[in-house]
Amino acid sequence: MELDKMDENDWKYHGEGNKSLVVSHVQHARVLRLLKYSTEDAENSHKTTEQAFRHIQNIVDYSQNVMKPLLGEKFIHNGEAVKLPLDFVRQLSLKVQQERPESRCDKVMDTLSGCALCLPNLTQLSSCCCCSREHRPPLCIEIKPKCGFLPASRHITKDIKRKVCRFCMHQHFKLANGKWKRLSHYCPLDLFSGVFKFDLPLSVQGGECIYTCNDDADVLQDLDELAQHLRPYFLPSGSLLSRQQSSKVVLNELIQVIVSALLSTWDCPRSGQLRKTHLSEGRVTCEASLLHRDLLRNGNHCLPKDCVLDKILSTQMLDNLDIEGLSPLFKRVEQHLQMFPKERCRLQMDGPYNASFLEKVQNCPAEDDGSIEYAVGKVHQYRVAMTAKDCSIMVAIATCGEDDGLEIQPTKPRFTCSVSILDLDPKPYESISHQSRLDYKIVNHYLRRTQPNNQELDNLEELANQSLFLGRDRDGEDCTLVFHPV
Ligand SMILES: O=P(O)(O)O[C@@H]1[C@@H](OP(=O)(O)O)[C@H](OP(=O)(O)O)[C@H](O)[C@H](OP(=O)(O)O)[C@H]1OP(=O)(O)O
Ligand SMILES: Nc1ncnc2c1ncn2[C@@H]1O[C@H](COP(=O)(O)OP(=O)(O)OP(=O)(O)O)[C@@H](O)[C@H]1O
Repeated sequence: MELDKMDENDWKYHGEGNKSLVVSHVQHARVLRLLKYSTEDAENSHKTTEQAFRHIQNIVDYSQNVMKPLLGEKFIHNGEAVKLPLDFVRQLSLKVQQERPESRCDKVMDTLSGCALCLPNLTQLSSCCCCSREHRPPLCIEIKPKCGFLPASRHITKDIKRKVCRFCMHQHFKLANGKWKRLSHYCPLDLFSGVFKFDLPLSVQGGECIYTCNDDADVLQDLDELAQHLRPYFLPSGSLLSRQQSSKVVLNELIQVIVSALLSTWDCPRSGQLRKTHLSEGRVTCEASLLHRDLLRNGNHCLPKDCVLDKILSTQMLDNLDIEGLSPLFKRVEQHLQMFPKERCRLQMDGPYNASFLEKVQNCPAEDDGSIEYAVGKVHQYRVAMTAKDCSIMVAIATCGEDDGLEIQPTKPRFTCSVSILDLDPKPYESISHQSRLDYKIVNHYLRRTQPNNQELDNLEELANQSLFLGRDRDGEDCTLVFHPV
C-alpha cells in the first residue's frame, strides 16, 4: 500500500462497530480500521496525530504481545498502525457516510488524526491451491460469541448469576432500554458447550453482507433467503429438492462446516485422538437457554483442546473472581494510584502492552497476599478476559475444486476454511467501575422481570444501599463515563 498515493475510490465501506469503522480495498485483501468518536465528544476527543497513532499502536501491541500468546498465533492478525494523508481520510469519510447504518451515526469517523489500523481482509481466504479455479466468492461467517461460562466465584452475592448467563440476562436489559428490538434465542453457553444443535447469528459473503440479524425482519423468511443464496455451495445444481427441503439441507450443511471449523485444532485436523477440554456440567448449562435440556444432559460436554472456542473460553475465564470479587481489588488499585500517581506507569495501567504486561497477567499469585501486585494482576486479567468476551470469530469458507455438480467424494474435502479472531482492543482500566454498575443493573432488571417477588431482590437493594457498588449515584443511575486513552 503506497500511503502517498491513496485514492478513496479504491476503498469501500465494509462495516463498523461501536468504536471503529472499517473500509476494504476493492482489489487487494486489505482493510483499514479507523477510529470513531461520539459527536457529543467531537471537540474533546480531538487527539493530536501522535496521540491517535499511540492509541492505535497500543491496539497492535496488545493484540500481538498479549492476546496472541493467549489465543493462539494462528487465529490473530495484529495489523499495522499507519498514517494516512488527511485529504484521503476526509474524502473517504464523505464517501462512506451514505452507507453507514443510522444506528451507528451517533459517532463520527476520525478525520483529524489521519491514523488507522491496516489489517488483512479476513473475509477472504489467503490463496489456496485447491480453490484457484473456484469461481464462487468465499463465504464468511462472523460470530460474536460473548461470555461462555457461568461465574463460580465465591464473591458472588446473587445466586441467579450462577444459573443464568450474563448474555441471557443482559438481553432483557437491552430490550427494555431499546438497544435491542427483540430477544435472541442464542445462548453463548450452548455454543461453548461443544454440543451443536442451534442457529448461528451472522453471515457475510465475499465481503458483501447477505444475511444479518435484522431486528424488523421475519427470521424464518430471512433464513430461507439466506439458504437460497447458499444453495449453489451446498447442493448439486440439478437437485430436485423443494424450496423448503433444500433450505433445511443447506442450512444444516452450513452449520456442519462452521462447527467443524470452530472445533478444529488446525495443527492436527484429522487426528482421531483429539485432546479435549472437559467442561463441568455446572458451567455449561444456562437455565435461560432454549436448547433442549436432554440434549445438553446427554451431550458430550467438551471442546477439543486448542480449537478457537477453547482458546477464547479459557481466556475469558481469566476473570475468575467476577466483577463482584474484582471491585475491592479495583478500589485497592485506585487508592494506591491516588497516593502514588507515578506508579500508574510502573504498574502498566494503560500499557505499554509488552511481555512484561503479559507476565503480570500470567503470573499473578493465586491467593490474595494483600499486595498491590496481586490487585493489579487481577485487574489486568479481568481486562484481558473482557476483551475475549467481546471479540468476534471470522470463519471464511471456500469450496474446493471445480464445479463438478458437488458430487460427494468422501475422501476429498469439499470446503477449505480459515478461522480468525478480531476486535481484540484493550478495554480501558476505567471501564471496570462501569462494569460494576452495569452488573448490578442487569441482574436487578432480570430479577424484577422474571421473579418480581424474589427475596434476592430485596438483598440486592440492601447491598445497593450499603454502597457496595462503585460509583453509583444516589438514584442508582449511571454516573458520567470517563473515557481514557488505552
Ligand atoms: O457490554 P456488552 O456485553 O453488551 O458488550 C458491548 C458490545 O455490545 P454487544 O454485546 O455486541 O451487544 C458493544 O458492541 P455493539 O456496539 O453492540 O456492536 C461493544 O463491543 C462494547 O465494547 P466497546 O465499549 O466498544 O469497547 C461492548 O462493551 P464491553 O465489552 O466494554 O462491555
Ligand atoms: N480484518 C478485518 N477483515 C474483515 N472485516 C473486518 C476486519 N476487521 C473488522 N472487520 C469488520 O468490521 C466490523 C467492525 O469492526 P470491529 O468489530 O473491529 O469494530 P468495533 O467498533 O471494535 O466493534 P465493537 O462494537 O465490538 O466495539 C466487524 O464486525 C467486521 O465485520
